[in-house]
Amino acid sequence: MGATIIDGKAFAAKVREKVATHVARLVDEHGITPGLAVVLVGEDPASQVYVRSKGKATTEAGMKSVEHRLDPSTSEADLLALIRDLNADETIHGILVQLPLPKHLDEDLVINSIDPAKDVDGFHISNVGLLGTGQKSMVPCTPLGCLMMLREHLGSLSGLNAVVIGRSNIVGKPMAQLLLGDSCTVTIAHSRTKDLPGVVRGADIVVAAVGRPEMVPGDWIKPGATVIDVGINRVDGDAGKTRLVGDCYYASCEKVAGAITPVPGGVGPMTIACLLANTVTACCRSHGLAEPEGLTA
Ligand SMILES: NC(=O)C1=CN([C@@H]2O[C@H](COP(=O)(O)OP(=O)(O)OC[C@H]3O[C@@H](n4cnc5c(N)ncnc54)[C@H](OP(=O)(O)O)[C@@H]3O)[C@@H](O)[C@H]2O)C=CC1
Ligand SMILES: Nc1nc(=O)c2c([nH]1)NC[C@@H]1CN(c3ccc(C(=O)N[C@@H](CCC(=O)O)C(=O)O)cc3)C=[N+]21
Repeated sequence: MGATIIDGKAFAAKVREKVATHVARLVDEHGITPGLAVVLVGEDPASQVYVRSKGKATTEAGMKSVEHRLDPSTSEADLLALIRDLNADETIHGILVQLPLPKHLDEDLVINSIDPAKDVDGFHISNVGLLGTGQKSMVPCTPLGCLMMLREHLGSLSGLNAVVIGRSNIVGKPMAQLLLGDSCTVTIAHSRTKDLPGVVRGADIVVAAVGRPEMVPGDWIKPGATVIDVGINRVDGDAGKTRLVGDCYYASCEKVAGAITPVPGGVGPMTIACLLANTVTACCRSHGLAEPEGLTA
């Protein structure tokens, strides 16, 4: 018997519907339209596609979408000046600076110059600290989407063994914090982990965020475990085309796992839905209004 497929695309559509309903209420009852600004420096084609789909999802939810595409040679001072303007702009409630930035720009400095209340990625040191101490914060979109799918599928996560493979600031570490917040026993694995297969075999929940195509095979997975595959890797496919694969080897993991997210159609669409959710949440908080339910951690 194969695993239950956790349909991230369908779940994301539900989240986006909830967001749209809340946006309509903000517009009708308060005359407020939540606004999201996305800043893209450089012209990485994959990033451009991603920025476009975010813009489309934002407008479809009834929100204002603003895109700033800057030349790859943009100076740090110019980028910081733009962020200062967006911080001061009352029509903008969320700011996302697409990562990675070109090498000449200091990523930490740029991210930490965003008003933490508008930091819908949850990457600002204030939000990282708030999350780490269990206080209300903006929660990074990808881990938030993973948490929502896990809760939906498993109900309570309390007491489960969770292994997060990857320790990046944008996925691995915040994911581990969220799982800890839901009372999992959390292990964070990375490139120096000894006996990764053995570590993963003990997990009721596996979150793979590595960036190595199909690295996790089915024989690492404990029978019945829930597998969340964050990886988005473009590899060569048939007839000179490329295709997307995750960090898990889907064909073999699917045979052993209790449930698994596909790539594409799993974590990716939830990331975008959570970005919209965070923008509405930020908007409500900034106006002292009630937040939408079920859209935060
Ligand atoms: N679906 C979505 O919405 C999103 C998907 N992604 C995707 O998720 C993946 C991870 O992204 P991100 O966190 O930014 O990646 P990073 O490259 O920042 O981090 C990768 C992590 O994987 C670890 N790692 C590398 N090789 C191994 C190995 N052989 N065994 C165990 N651990 C290893 C690294 O360990 P070490 O620290 O020791 O180097 C590092 O901690 C990528 O495929 C990315 O495209 C990312 C963001 C959003
Ligand atoms: N500041 C910042 N915040 C981010 O959240 C951020 C970022 N920078 N830089 C890049 C990564 C990557 N990321 C993705 C989100 C959705 C899909 C997504 O929707 N993927 C579709 C497939 C899309 C396709 O076909 O190419 C899917 O998985 O089904 C992919 C990747 C967010 N990131």
